[in-house]
Amino acid sequence: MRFPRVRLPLPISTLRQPLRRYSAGISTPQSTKPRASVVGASSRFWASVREAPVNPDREQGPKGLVFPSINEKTIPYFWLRDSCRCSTCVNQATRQRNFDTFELPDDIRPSRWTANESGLEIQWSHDSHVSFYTRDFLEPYIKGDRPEPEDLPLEYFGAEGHRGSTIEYGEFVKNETRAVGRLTDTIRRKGFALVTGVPTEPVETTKDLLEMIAPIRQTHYGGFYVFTPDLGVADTAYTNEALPSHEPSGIQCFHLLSHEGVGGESTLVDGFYAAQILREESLDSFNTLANLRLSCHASGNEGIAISPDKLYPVLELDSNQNAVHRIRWNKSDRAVLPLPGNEMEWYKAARKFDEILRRKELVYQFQLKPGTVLLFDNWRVLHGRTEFTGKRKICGGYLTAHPVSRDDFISRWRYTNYEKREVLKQVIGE
Ligand SMILES: C[N+](C)(C)CCCC[C@H](N)C(=O)O
Ligand SMILES: O=C(O)CCC(=O)C(=O)O
Ligand SMILES: [Fe+2]
Repeated sequence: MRFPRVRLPLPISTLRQPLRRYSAGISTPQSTKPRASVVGASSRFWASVREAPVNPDREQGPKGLVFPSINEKTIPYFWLRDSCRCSTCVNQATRQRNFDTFELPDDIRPSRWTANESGLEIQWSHDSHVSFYTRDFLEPYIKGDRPEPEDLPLEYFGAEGHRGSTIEYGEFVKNETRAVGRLTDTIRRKGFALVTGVPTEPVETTKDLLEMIAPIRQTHYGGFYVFTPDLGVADTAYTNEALPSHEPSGIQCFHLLSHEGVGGESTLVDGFYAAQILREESLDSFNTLANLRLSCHASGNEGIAISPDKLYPVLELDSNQNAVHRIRWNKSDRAVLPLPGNEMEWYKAARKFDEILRRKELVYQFQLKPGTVLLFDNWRVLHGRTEFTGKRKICGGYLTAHPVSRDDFISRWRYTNYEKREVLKQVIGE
């Protein structure tokens, strides 16, 4: 099993120590000229590290260290001091910063520094504090590689689904940590995972399985939900009608407990794959769906008026405006489209995307069976189901794997401050 490697600047020590707050910010008079040396630096990284030249226009000393090995990049002294991760500066039990950055003198400087193969040591002139930095810690920042989330290679799926996305329930009983590791990694890389051999009774077994991964999110559908086609909640999910590909939020889970009837096959579509196809076949459409921002809602139930915290495009891109980060697609729950001027382009682009989402080679359609729990990443995978007859019972939940949403709170605020008519006008735009 491969895990994304997350490197910490310094090993987390188990040593507990009392919180020492704001200890580093106390100023003492500064000496002017630091003693500096680069000793025995055979690697390119440390070679010729030097102080940034004095700016002749200002009567100030050097502001940092220059790393000739990485594009002559200057690392400000202030950043170095602020990023000290020693056991005085960082509480080892909580990993929280122990001092107030803004109590540090802004012209902070070393009284001496040394760079060699083991790292960079700086003694600060205002309080004699000594900081130490390894190459492993500094290099990704100097290169501008951090902070970036782990870069996982994604495996797209089509009509065949995935191989190796199934985990036997017994694995969770044998070694929970290992099984949860495999499950979450599978969801991240492949978009969904299946757990087989899960008892349908008591339903708490499914609940416990979900809670091994993350707390189940409380929503207006409940926490851990069990649903049947009885309109118990006013949403098409609680009927026997077909649900075309759509997504709401977070990591979602279904366990079909029973079905006396026919139909009700599940459909999964890899939205990231579909978006890539859209990008290749029509860059204009891709850009339109990545730019026009719109809203959606869940407001069928008395006193509930959920809509997102701001307007989002269907295709939300990552911060480099490159990869698709999240897809928001629900043809039923979409609010009235705004009229920004290019709305007809949006309809054209959305029609194209919808056509891709319905392509046979993209839709993984299968029958959920009692005993098999399906978990999927709603930010990437669109799910649906075909229509069915008879009584069908599913349990599951949303996991708080993504930032906790304020939706329910805002919904409550709406209904306790405005008339229903105004609330619906707000969330649906009608
Ligand atoms: C709570 N439960 C998952 C049963 C239904 C949630 C329905 C939310 C959304 N309209 C959708 O169709 O996905
Ligand atoms: O009934 C199903 O299989 C899926 C229902 C659904 O999409 C949902 O509850 O979010
Ligand atoms: Fe759904």
